[in-house]
Amino acid sequence: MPDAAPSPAVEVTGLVMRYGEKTAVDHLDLRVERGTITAVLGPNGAGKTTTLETCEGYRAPQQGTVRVLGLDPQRERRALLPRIGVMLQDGGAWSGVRALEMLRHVARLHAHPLDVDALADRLGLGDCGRTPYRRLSGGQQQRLKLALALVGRPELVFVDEPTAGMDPAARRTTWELLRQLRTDGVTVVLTTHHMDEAERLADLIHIIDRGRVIASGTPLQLTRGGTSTIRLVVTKPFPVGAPDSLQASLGGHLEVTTISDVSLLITGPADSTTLAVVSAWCEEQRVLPESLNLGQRTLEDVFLELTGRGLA
Ligand SMILES: Nc1ncnc2c1ncn2[C@@H]1O[C@H](COP(=O)(O)OP(=O)(O)OP(=O)(O)O)[C@@H](O)[C@H]1O
Repeated sequence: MPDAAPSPAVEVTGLVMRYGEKTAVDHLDLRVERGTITAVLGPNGAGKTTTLETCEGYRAPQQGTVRVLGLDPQRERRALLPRIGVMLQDGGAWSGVRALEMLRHVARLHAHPLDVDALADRLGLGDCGRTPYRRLSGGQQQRLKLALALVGRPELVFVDEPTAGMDPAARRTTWELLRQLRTDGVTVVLTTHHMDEAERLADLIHIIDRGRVIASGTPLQLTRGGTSTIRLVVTKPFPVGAPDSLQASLGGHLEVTTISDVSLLITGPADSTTLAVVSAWCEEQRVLPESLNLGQRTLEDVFLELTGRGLA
């Protein structure tokens, strides 16, 4: 008989988490397949950190179930911990310890750690190995936190905004490292506010807003394979009824979304004729375009359409 399919790396079902009156996570379902890079995106306060902290075993689910590598992160924490790596956003408790000492210490806690020097070199930490954590630059601290999450050879790693504060070269190295992990069969769960990072790295993206997953798919599925968009930004607020009037001028095959009182997004099969229609409409409405751009629909556009808010 064939082996039963392995459980997903992460399976969250009907998770509810509240802080007092505030519902941070609202019946959230989320599944991460093994061996993938999965990005969890959402505006500030969407519930990403709360969800991931529950998967990491730092918080008990108030309602619903969470399974990580088939285990309950609360009841089976001891079995799970050596198999996962967690890159947290803050690492203040370590402030006086030198970078390499810290890495060696964490390596010793694991049965089969990676080679510390090779990992430090790979992440460009060789030169600052003797520097105390608090004296490292923001980007160096990020690299060290990533190294700490990886040194125990986890099967699954949670990385929270891994490239925040990194310079472009360090970002690229980090992306390569995360791709290499996937090649080695490691599952990566990533949160990021950088859309290009999610688009380049992730096999699957889950967009969370107000404690729920509101869209899931590959980057291509979410951007509908490069549908066009036009972004219109004007110098003063649109007159009342402007989106409806523009929609009428454009016809039903294009969709007008209000981003702010000076900014609209037009999605669909847009081309240079569409630009001419928008431009003529601006003249008719006596609004002056500050910018009018035709481009491919990006994840950020998807985000704005879905949440009406930016990502940062
Ligand atoms: N310890 C806490 N006490 C009270 N409210 C909290 C606490 N932690 C989070 N919240 C609230 O729960 C909601 C979800 O927060 P969470 O940190 O999970 O969001 P997030 O998506 O990770 O946001 P960000 O992108 O800003 O990190 C927010 O409204 C936040 O203010």
